[in-house]
Amino acid sequence: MRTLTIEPLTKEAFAPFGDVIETDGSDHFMINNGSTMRFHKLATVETATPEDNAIISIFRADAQDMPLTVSMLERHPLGSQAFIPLLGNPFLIVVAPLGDVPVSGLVRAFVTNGRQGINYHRGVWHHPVLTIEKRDDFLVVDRSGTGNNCDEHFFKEDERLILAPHQ
Ligand SMILES: NC(=O)N[C@@H](O)C(=O)O
Ligand code: NI
Repeated sequence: MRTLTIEPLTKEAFAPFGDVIETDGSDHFMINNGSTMRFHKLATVETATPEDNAIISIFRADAQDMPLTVSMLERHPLGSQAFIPLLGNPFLIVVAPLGDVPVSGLVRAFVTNGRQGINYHRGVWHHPVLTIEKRDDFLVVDRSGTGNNCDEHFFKEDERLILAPHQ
């Protein structure tokens, strides 16, 4: 099984999978009579139909045992999904490009710097949220509506991957 190289998250590296939600290196303009910087439209919320809603939730996630065997990825065919850390902790991301199924050889892993969130574009394969802390909180912005919005793909045994952040 291939051990994933964990890359530092950057806008450029993550561009095939979605947006990085961060102030570092992001354009902004002043509002509120010069008292506030607006880092405007860092990402957009994708939905599928006019009846859909973009909703805001909080995920309180517990850490997976590491090293983790990545045996599955999921995607949301009807909308985007954003994770913004509420406690300032780095977290892990595992993604694969758009396609009918995720290609094991194209799976990539990233680690955030604690000041970054991400917005998976509609249909991008990703692992469910992966904390580094024992427990962590995320603000999540994603799509609510009718129909199935979560496809799961389970890798064959020889396609599985290892995520080993502490090695
Ligand atoms: N199931 C759910 O809402 N969470 C996943 O989509 C995830 O990416 O963590
Ligand atoms: Ni998801």
